[in-house]
Amino acid sequence: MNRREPLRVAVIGTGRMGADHVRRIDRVVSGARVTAVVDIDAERAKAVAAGVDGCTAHTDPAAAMAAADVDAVLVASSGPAHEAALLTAFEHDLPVLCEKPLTPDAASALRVMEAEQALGHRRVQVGFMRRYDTEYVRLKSLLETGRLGRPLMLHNRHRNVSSPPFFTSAMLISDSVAHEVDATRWLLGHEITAVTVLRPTPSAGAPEGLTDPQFVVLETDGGALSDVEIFVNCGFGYQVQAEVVCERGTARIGDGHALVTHTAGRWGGTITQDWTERFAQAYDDEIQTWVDTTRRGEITGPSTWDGYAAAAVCEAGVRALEAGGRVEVDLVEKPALYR
Ligand SMILES: NC(=O)C1=CN([C@@H]2O[C@H](COP(=O)(O)OP(=O)(O)OC[C@H]3O[C@@H](n4cnc5c(N)ncnc54)[C@H](O)[C@@H]3O)[C@@H](O)[C@H]2O)C=CC1
Ligand SMILES: O=C1[C@@H](O)[C@H](O)[C@@H](O)[C@H](O)[C@H]1O
Repeated sequence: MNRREPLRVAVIGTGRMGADHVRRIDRVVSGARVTAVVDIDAERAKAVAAGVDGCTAHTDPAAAMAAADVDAVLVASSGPAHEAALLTAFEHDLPVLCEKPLTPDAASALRVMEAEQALGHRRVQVGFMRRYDTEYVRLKSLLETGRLGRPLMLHNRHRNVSSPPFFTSAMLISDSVAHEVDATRWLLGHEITAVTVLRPTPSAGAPEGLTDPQFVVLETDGGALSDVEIFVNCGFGYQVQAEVVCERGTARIGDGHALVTHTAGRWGGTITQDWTERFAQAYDDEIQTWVDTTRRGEITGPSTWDGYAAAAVCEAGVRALEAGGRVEVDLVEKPALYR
């Protein structure tokens, strides 16, 4: 594809992320417009479509993707619905931006990866938006200069104000730590080989029965360790921090010190409250990049392989959480399409 006209996008799933991406494509990003939205909740789809000129509402993803006025698909339905949407997009050879997770488990991610290989070319960019966050990008660029030497350890903190009612102890890993799994692989350029999950006494602020917080240790094939404090009911803010410790220095992001105020006897700032606020710039750049590359006929960014690797690591993490101990990650050989 080499489109001079705006890219015509179908957005599948009009919940929190889908509706925000529709707004972004409609009002923030250039070179694209939303021509169709899909949700199994017909009223939700209609409400979102009503706010966008020339946008139709559907309840069936396949019907929307078959429409003549769709060039590309943004999948923002719930994780278990991603596989079907991706396979349908492949049937029409449509490029896809798929929110994380690619799929919720390694077996389904592998099926998607095999289907994409059968097409013979990449079609998917996975929504690991931290790769577009200015601070993460600067950290990665610094590591690539080699000035700090070899990375030895990566310390991550990932805190949410509160978890939704449907959140399970496994989801702290599969839904939340999935981001640190990708960030670790991307920043260090290593694959993750084993996962251990430690469980402090749950916070009194966590819902009954939820193992929150958790402390996850990821081992890599480059000999580094990456640890993640995941705490999804911290109560005070949305914080994502990362500090890399190298042989000749350290570097840290996510302190949120952009604006510091000094008032009578105090100094301080504000803490972001959720991901749409903390990562607004990253989502904007992620979607703009996807639109620009797709219009040029290119696919860049986190690949189906990255989505599969994250799913396999998270699956090992959930086993480590549930059974205890250290669980090794079993990855298939990386296919040529993703090398
Ligand atoms: N990159 C990031 O930071 C974030 C990514 N996400 C991801 O975005 C996706 C959506 O999450 P949310 O918007 O928070 O969830 P949500 O629950 O608010 O929205 C999901 C929507 O998908 C619809 N849906 C479910 N099955 C469908 C199907 N088969 N076809 C069409 N629509 C269907 C639901 O009716 C709902 O409206 C998930 O994959 C989630 O992991 C969510 C939050 C942040
Ligand atoms: O992807 C996300 C959510 O699904 C997840 O539940 C949150 O913990 C993450 O911070 C957010 O970025």
